[in-house]
Amino acid sequence: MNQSNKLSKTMKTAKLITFEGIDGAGKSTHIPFVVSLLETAGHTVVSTREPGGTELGEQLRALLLHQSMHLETEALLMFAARREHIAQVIAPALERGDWVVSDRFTDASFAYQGGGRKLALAKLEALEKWVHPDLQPDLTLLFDVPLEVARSRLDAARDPDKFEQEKADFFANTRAEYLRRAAEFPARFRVINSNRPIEEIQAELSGIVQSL
Ligand SMILES: Nc1ncnc2c1ncn2[C@@H]1O[C@H](COP(=O)(O)OP(=O)(O)O)[C@@H](O)[C@H]1O
Ligand SMILES: Cc1cn([C@H]2C[C@H](O)[C@@H](COP(=O)(O)OP(=O)(O)O)O2)c(=O)[nH]c1=O
Repeated sequence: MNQSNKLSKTMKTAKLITFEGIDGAGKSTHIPFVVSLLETAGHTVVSTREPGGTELGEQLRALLLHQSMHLETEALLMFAARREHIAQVIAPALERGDWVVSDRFTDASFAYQGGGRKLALAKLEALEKWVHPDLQPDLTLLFDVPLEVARSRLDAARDPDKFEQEKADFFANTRAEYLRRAAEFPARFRVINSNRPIEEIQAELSGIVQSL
């Protein structure tokens, strides 16, 4: 949690860490590793994901990943799932003093719906202000790879969902918006070069987690 005078003392010690990147960048591969580092350091960790993380959110995820819909419907459902996720999972965990690791959060809406699909960023900013005016990640790990590397990893790994079937220019715009946000919010973003052996990435992640 960042600076909100409404936050309790416990909440200030707990942290929200988000993982971001285009599909196939490798972020999900590293979540269990970071969670175990945090647990070894003595934290209780809630590991969750978006869209999803709640019963309702997982139902919305199934729609979002497989059903075509109007761009604004997609953005609204992402934030509806997020509202539920914050109410049921993220805020209570931080309130207890637990750390939260989320596989994607609002930066993904800016990158995919804003960058990829070209929804006006002002609309996403309005939704962000509505849904979580006082909450921002403490740390956002952005896993960055060239598009062709991400694509070849995906092709080898799984059947594509709705987003993963998008063309190269969609992911070029998604990646560009992620990198633009990383430059806009340098205090919380760390850009990880994910086009390296997993062990090298883990060594960098260990250093980052230690510095928390
Ligand atoms: N650094 C890496 N080098 C090679 N392959 C990787 C690397 N990181 C992840 N992968 C592989 O790429 C695929 C996609 O990784 P995943 O973590 O699911 O990506 P994301 O969650 O970013 O979509 C998986 O098969 C994974 O094993
Ligand atoms: C959270 C979020 C995700 N997404 C997209 C990005 C991904 O393509 C997709 C699902 O997330 P992802 O974490 O990539 O799931 P998986 O690795 O299991 O495929 O949802 C958005 O478009 N906007 C959002 O706000």
